[in-house]
Amino acid sequence: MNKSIVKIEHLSHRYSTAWAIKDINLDIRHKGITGLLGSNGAGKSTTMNILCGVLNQTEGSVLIDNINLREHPIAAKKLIGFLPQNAPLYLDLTVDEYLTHCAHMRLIPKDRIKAAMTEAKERCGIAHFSKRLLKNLSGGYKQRVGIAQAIIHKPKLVVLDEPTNGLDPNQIAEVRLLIKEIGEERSVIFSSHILSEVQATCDTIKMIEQGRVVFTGTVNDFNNYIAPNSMLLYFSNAPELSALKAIPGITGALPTDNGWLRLHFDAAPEIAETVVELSARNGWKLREIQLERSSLEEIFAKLSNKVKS
Ligand SMILES: Nc1ncnc2c1ncn2[C@@H]1O[C@H](COP(=O)(O)OP(=O)(O)OP(=O)(O)O)[C@@H](O)[C@H]1O
Repeated sequence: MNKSIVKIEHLSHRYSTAWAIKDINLDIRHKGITGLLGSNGAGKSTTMNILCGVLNQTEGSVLIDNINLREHPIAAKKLIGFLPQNAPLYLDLTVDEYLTHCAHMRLIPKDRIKAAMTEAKERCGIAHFSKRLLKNLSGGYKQRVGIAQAIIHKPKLVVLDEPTNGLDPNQIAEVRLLIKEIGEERSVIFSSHILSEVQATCDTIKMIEQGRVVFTGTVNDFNNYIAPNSMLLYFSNAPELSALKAIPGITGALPTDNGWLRLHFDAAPEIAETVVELSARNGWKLREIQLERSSLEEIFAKLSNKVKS
């Protein structure tokens, strides 16, 4: 039995002659939050639109909970809630009118609609705006209504295309929290080109660049994608640089402006343990040690360049 809520195999799409995505393979679990990361134009929206049955792929297949989306679109789409990049809101409707319309579209039985709306509104913190026209809501609240329509039928999978785009920092924090709550009981996929966003919200990262998957793994795997090759040390009784350079695996030692020493190494990061041991043995009085990790931007740039090289 396939444990994935989404299984994408050899997915490719071209709008005209150029391929927007090429041979994408993804597996997404039943619970948790997956971040689809990628620069502008990388292919995130194309992938999401195909995944939600809005766009027919040129090649490849999409299974939603083992149901082939192309062969059984209605059954598969019942399992999905989708907030596209531009929320599909009717601005002249009130929140209640709009969500009632969405509930009908989602074929929720008439006697269940009120309860479904109440639950979705409470979840998204918009119950107090039930009678407000959508055009009179702030950007953050419009986005919450967009998320409410995506969860009103309690789908197993919620797909959100750049849900925090255009929001102010407070609204971003609120929407992130909401996404986290939704991800506790179902699978959420959301796209973003903002690294810190994906980092703060997701368990798993899938990164697409130029239509290809260049990374898949946990947030931790992403942060450690480039192994560190330098460390900063502060000694009270610093040794001669030559003593440090003589340690096997150390390729360089340089003082920094603020009294620290930077060691470069080509060995495993565990080389730090050797330095600590030598310091204790030789009375160098090591007070602090820090491995220097690559910034997220450096990792992003390295992964972006992977498809270009
Ligand atoms: N309707 C379309 N017709 C032709 N080309 C398109 C169309 N939609 C997207 N593309 C192209 O397909 C590629 C992938 O676009 P897509 O919108 O999927 O990327 P994205 O990662 O979502 O980008 P963004 O973050 O800017 O929304 C881009 O080169 C884009 O120009």
